[in-house]
Order: sequence, then C-alpha cells, then structure tokens
Amino acid sequence: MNSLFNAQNITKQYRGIKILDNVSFPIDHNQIIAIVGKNGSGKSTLLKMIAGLITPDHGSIIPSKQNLKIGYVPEVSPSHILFTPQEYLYQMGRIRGMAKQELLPRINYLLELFSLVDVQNTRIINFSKGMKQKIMIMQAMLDETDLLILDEPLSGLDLTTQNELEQTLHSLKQQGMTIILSCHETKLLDHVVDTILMIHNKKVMRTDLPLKDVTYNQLIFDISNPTYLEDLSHLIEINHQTQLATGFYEVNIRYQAQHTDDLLQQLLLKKASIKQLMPINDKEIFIAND
Ligand SMILES: Nc1ncnc2c1ncn2[C@@H]1O[C@H](COP(=O)(O)OP(=O)(O)OP(=O)(O)O)[C@@H](O)[C@H]1O
Repeated sequence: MNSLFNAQNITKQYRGIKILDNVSFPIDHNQIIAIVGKNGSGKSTLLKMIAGLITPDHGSIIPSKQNLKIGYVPEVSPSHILFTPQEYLYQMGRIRGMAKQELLPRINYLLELFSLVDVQNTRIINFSKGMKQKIMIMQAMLDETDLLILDEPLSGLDLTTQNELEQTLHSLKQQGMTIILSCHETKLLDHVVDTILMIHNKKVMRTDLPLKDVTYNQLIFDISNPTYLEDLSHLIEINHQTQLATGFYEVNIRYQAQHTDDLLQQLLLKKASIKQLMPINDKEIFIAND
C-alpha cells in the first residue's frame, strides 16, 4: 500500500518528560486511521506533529510528495459563531488567501457533501454540536485536502450524530481522502477505521483492522543488551524488563501473533535466548480509556 507519509524515530518531550519515545510508523494513503490511548498518552501531541503545528525533538515526518495539503480540526473549536456557514467559510477562505471564484464553488460543494444546504443561511450559533463539528471539518477542507486530521471529532456528540459523522468520514474516504483521528469512542473503530495506532508506554503500536482477527502473543526471552530491541520497536511492546544476576536482561514483550516467525528470527540473530511464548487475548487494550 502507498504511504502518504512516514513518521521516523519520533521523540517528543515536554519539560523533560518524554511523551513519545523513538516511534516510527507509516500512514497509508486513503485510509481512516484512529489514534487511541489513555488520557494524556500523547494523541493530540502526535496529531499536532503530523499537522506540522509542533515539531518533534528528534526524528521526522516525511511526506511522500511535496506540498501535501493537510486540514486540521482541533479538539476545541469555536462554537459561538454569529455567521452563517456561507459567510463563515467565505471569510475563512479569504483569510487563507483563496480567490473568490475558487472559494464559492468549493463552499457549495462542501455544503452538499455535508448535507448542510438547507441550513446554509442559518447562523452557526444556532446549530447543534454535530452540525458545528461539520462546519469545522468543512473549514479544514476549504483547500483540496490530501489529509484530514481530527482531534476527538466525536467527543460530546450523541449517538445519532456520531453515526452521521461516521458516514461523512466514510464518504470522504471514498473520495480519496486520508483521515487521521483521535478517539475514545470505540464504536467508531468497528465501523469506519482501517488502522489503529495505539499509544502505550510512549510507543506507538499499529494494528490493521478488523480488530477481531488480531491476536497477540507474549514472549519472554533473555538478551545481553535491551538496546538491540530498538529496531523492533514498531513490532513489539515491552511489558517489562529486569536485569538478571548474569548481567543479561529478561524481557517480556507483547506483539501481534502474525509477526511471530519474523520476530523470532530477528531475536535469534540478536542472540536472544527464548524462554516462553504464549498466546494472549487482550483486545480490550485497544479500547482502554478512562
Ligand atoms: N504544550 C505543552 N506543554 C507541556 N506539557 C504538555 C503540552 N501539551 C501537552 N502536554 C502534556 O503532554 C501529555 C500528552 O498530552 P496530549 O494532549 O497529547 O495527550 P492526549 O492523549 O491527547 O490526552 P487526552 O486524551 O486527555 O486529550 C500530557 O501529560 C500533557 O499534559
């Protein structure tokens, strides 16, 4: 599959506290990708880095083509907007330097796409939360967008509105868009998301859906130096590691079972001594939130 961009060896810290530690992952073209993780795990931080709003301390996010157009919708959006959708989107487009003749057809296209034609002359302040969310997404899409980034788009929406927004995201994908969103609403994962990036212990683990087909293994092994595992960080999640009296380290990892052959081969090349391999079933880790 084509990558839209690759995140390579990203590390980010705030005030000396690491949020993300040497994470690498690709973002595939024309996919819906969900970033999940506990509160404070770094979802918004990662989204902002992908959007180019903040920079990693180390590593880089490398786009597959120049001038990738990115639309970003933050978690908290202004809601007391006295303009109508037409007026608001027009002003936003003009601020971005768009010409009137390209802006007006684009606004009409977006109003159709988001089923807001009937309310195009109603003031946004009178809209429901879901309709306001749509306006924020439309604003991010005023330019032709390759990648849409949505921070918690379903937060605070009722079930019906969530379903509606889900359908909208699905139709955006059908039109060739790549979408990355952070979410707590696990229901969404089943319906529209192709890939999950889970932030856990400062690392990012990638899982392609359907989730029900993913199984995990736990592996315990000894290795002389845990830094040998750095190039496997995209495959494994370290549960814990302990230094033994021998000076070796006992490491306990979790990984997707489909990678077993590859992983064992790589560990043996690193002269690891395998102690225990067992299947685990902890799908719920992907829906673990407060
Ligand atoms: N500008 C900043 N300065 C200092 N610390 C920050 C800054 N931005 C985020 N943090 C801290 O970094 C950590 C990750 O924050 P982030 O907002 O990325 O997490 P999150 O997973 O999106 O959380 P939530 O699910 O609660 O929205 C948190 O501990 C947060 O307090």
